[in-house]
Amino acid sequence: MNKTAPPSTFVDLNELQLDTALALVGQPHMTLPVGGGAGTQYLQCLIDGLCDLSLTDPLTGLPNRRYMRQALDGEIDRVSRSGEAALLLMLDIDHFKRINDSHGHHAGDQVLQSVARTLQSCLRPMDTVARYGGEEFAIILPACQFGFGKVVAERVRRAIESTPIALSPHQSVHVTISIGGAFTMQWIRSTAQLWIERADTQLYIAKDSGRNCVSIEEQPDSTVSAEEKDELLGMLTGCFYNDADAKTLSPAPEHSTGSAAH
Ligand SMILES: Nc1nc2c(ncn2[C@@H]2O[C@H](COP(=O)(O)OP(=O)(O)OP(=O)(O)O)[C@@H](O)[C@H]2O)c(=O)[nH]1
Repeated sequence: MNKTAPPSTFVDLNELQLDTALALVGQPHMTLPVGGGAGTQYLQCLIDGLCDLSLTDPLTGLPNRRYMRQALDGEIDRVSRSGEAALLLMLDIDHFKRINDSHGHHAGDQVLQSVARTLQSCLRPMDTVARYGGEEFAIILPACQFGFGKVVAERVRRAIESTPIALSPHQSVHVTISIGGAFTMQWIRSTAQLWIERADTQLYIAKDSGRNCVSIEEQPDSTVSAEEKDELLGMLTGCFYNDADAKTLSPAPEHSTGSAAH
């Protein structure tokens, strides 16, 4: 389908391509293939299809970087409300350029597709695997305990290392990945950008350490103990109840939970 001749007939939405969808939407007086409610439904499906396309990496079928940014924002929101830890892993295939150089670009694509499948197969349904760009992937693991981060990342690393990738009936290759990880800052509103940068820093450390290994950031010192939470909540409650006209705040107690209240 070329861009200058927009399609005028019904397009199978399972076959929808970005160019086709844009051409359809771009028609000034677009006549829908079916009338009435069915027409509206078709238009809605078209819009949904476009949204899917804009959030999906065409090579691997994984969510793309744009989707991941949205998912990260959502996760930061959830963690800042619940205080539950979440882990972001950034993964990069080691020496991927050599695959392209020695086996060709098509083989490189096959490797990316295989890595995507392996990543999906070794994670929970609630986790998000995305292709972040080139040969870099990202995994968001909600509700992941601090002590468990390294275990999960190692499991992922081993899964990739041990999975042969068939390039043809007679030839297969193995690849390895380096992984960097960072947990969300609990009880602190952060940004997706900062979270990615922290995980990326760990990825560089893993690459520098010889590749095919994992580096997870030390647990950030932002956790709030049960006692601190009680004090914090008590302090806030005291403020509102002690201050009848709600114009001045009570002084903070000497054992202030400054770090927790950021
Ligand atoms: N086949 C294929 N190659 C890609 C794609 N996207 C990026 N690349 C290639 O990925 C390679 C990345 O190479 P580098 O950034 O040097 O990284 P590397 O060789 O993996 O080395 P390290 O990351 O340092 O271990 C480049 O050759 C890109 O052309 C793609 O969609 N398909």
